[in-house]
Amino acid sequence: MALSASVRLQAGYEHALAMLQLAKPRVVALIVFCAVIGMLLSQPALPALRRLLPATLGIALMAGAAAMLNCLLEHALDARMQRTAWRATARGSAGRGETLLLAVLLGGSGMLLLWGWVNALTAWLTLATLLAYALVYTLLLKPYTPQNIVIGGISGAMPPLLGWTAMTGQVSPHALLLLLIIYTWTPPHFWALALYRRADYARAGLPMLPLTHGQGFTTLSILLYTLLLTAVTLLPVALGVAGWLYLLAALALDGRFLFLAVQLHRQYADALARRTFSWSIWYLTWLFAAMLSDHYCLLPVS
Ligand code: HEM
Ligand SMILES: CC(C)=CCC/C(C)=C/CC/C(C)=C/COP(=O)(O)OP(=O)(O)O
Repeated sequence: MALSASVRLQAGYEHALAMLQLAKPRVVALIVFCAVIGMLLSQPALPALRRLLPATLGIALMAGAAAMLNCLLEHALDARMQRTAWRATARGSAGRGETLLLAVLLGGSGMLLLWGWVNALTAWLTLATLLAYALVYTLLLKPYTPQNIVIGGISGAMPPLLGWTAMTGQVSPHALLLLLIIYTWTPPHFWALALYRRADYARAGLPMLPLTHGQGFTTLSILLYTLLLTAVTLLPVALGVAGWLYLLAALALDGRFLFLAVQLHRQYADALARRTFSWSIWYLTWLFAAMLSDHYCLLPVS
């Protein structure tokens, strides 16, 4: 009797963990990190916790709900790809009703938090971001065009702007600059993965750039977007909103990204594409961390 109770408890715990994985916690962690940096950059001093906490939790809950809806809507495609076949929605261990209910609960509580404790503008913009990713990107872009992430990337790029509006109640050019950085970062981030996972995407019948336009065109596109990203990441210095600390970090991070992109284009190997994808994640983390450090000890580049 006691044994069966503990087995049931263990199974319940494993199921809860599998449901949590549907919220793509690692991706959401970086999304929330960028949103929090947007919040901190919008103020000269540390914002009050009573504003920072509901904003952070609200954005995290809605991003998790968006990811969960994506897993629900793509369960059949995910089942065909090695990388995603383990997801509870793909395996069938998560019921559709259960997943939808959880996504609505998470998204609904996030919306309530933002609406009640932050501001209406942030609540609406976060809802629009959720719908843009979960519906427009997942259903209308991803299955039909290799430019899916170039258009859909806008939703992934929104978090720092959401953080900014959460603290200020308005959109500012500085916040749009942060959005532009993630927006130009997204194609190299995703296409590097799409290259070494192209067999997966072929099995799922998704029109990703390496399949529709080939490896050479994709690596060239990665290189061009990385060059564009380098230019965009130098804009905060040119516009006087970031100083020496950020400039040095951006040059070092961009340098490594460009080095990998050039190597990838000249001598393609799956291992190099994997390294480029992995670097893209470290790149964004360090770039935003550098922006924040620079904000608190601004040494202007005059
Ligand atoms: C539409 C835009 C985006 C697309 C299509 C995309 C695509 C992907 C894919 C397919 C993976 C899965 C890799 C795997 O399973 O091994 C991934 C991983 C990841 N992405 Fe993105 N991504 C996008 C935007 C973003 C944004 C905006 C962020 C954060 C600001 C982000 C952060 C991450 C992180 C941290 C991982 C690693 C997750 C892990 O290790 O489990 N991505 N991305
Ligand atoms: C604040 C807020 C509401 C944000 C929502 C935006 C959001 C969750 C963006 C995530 C980007 C992402 C994981 C794309 C991969 O999707 P994919 O479907 O191509 O990846 P997959 O094949 O792993 O499912």
